[in-house]
Amino acid sequence: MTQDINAAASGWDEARPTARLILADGTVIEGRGLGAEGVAAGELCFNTAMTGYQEILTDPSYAGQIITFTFPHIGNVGVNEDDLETVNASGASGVRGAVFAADVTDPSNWRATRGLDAWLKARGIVAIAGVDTRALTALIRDKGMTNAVVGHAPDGALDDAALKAALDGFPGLEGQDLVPLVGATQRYDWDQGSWGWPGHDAPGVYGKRPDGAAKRVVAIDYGLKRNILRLLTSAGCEVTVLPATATAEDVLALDPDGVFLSNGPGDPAATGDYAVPMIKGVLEKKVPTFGICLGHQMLALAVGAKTAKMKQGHHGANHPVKDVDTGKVEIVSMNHGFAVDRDSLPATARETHVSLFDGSNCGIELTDRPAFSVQHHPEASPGPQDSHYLFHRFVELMDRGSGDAGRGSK
Ligand SMILES: NC(=O)CC[C@H](N)C(=O)O
Repeated sequence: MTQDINAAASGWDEARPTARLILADGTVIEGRGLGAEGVAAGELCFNTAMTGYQEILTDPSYAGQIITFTFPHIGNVGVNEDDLETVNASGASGVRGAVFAADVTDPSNWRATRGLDAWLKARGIVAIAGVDTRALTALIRDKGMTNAVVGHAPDGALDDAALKAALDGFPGLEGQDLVPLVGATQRYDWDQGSWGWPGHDAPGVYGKRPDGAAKRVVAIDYGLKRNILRLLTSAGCEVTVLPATATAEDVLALDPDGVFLSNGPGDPAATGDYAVPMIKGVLEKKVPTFGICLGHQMLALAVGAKTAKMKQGHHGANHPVKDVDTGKVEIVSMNHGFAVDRDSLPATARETHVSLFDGSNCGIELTDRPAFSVQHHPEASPGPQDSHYLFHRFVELMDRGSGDAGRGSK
């Protein structure tokens, strides 16, 4: 049955839909197609951020997903070369599709180099506009993230059999290791710092690593975002990125002051084959370690904890998270569909951060090793900068060197 989840003011021709979104429960939503033509199946999630659609669409953690934007006007500021989060040159983030409320109009912004429609097309992202994304989000809220398929045919010739076959063929994210789709395949070095504003009408400039002794950091790429690398650099780190398949020996051969475990897509429990032994090897040597999102989940798995699929997950840029040590609440960027089960944490790991939306675990620290990690995205991009302090906490941990187990052990 076709549901009336269509935005009235979107301007598409209801008699001639050029895109169709079908959910696993059979719900059919029609609209105007944009971006890539064809069919794409994935897990449908919603993101509540009001800005930063380009960073969201290039965040490799979204591989295998179709993103519903709850903010109604997406595309107004176009896209540019600075707001890419994907590190790999192709810009392929693995995002399958996008769902918008209002039609995407021509960009109006001094930074824009291209319109969103053409950019989505170039990246193979199939999109649909004219959807009541509030109603769709309420549906996902009630039923949980669901598998879905989106099809776009400019002539309106949408092939329901092909859509259904793609939907049936999509295995879902649970049990999926998607890191090989988006992670680096080769070692590389990174030395670009944070982007800054020189003035409202001049191009932005990237910072440099501050003068002084640099910390040598090996970053493991499960689907890294550029702003993580930039903030590590700006915090004084000399960063070498290694592929996710790097072994503990590969990492330790570079004699790092610290190891960073990145964000990334898919099910953490399915990513363990190569990741967990590497992390265990690094922890054994007491090398200071910091993890973000998938990196947080992998650190937890490496010490014997468990992760579980969430119902709607957390995808937005205004989530309140409490640092349980300081009592401070930080407003953070979130993007995850799995979470660490706090009850499964070993005695040597303590919870440091908690989501104030649903009480789920958002951070841990090991008490016998110099290692900590957070579920949220302190690099934001998009999002608030409240959690940038964590990059400095990592540097402080490296300053103390191996063997110091962090704040919780003192
Ligand atoms: N942003 C991330 O690193 C996401 C981690 C993991 N893929 C999840 O969905 O929970």
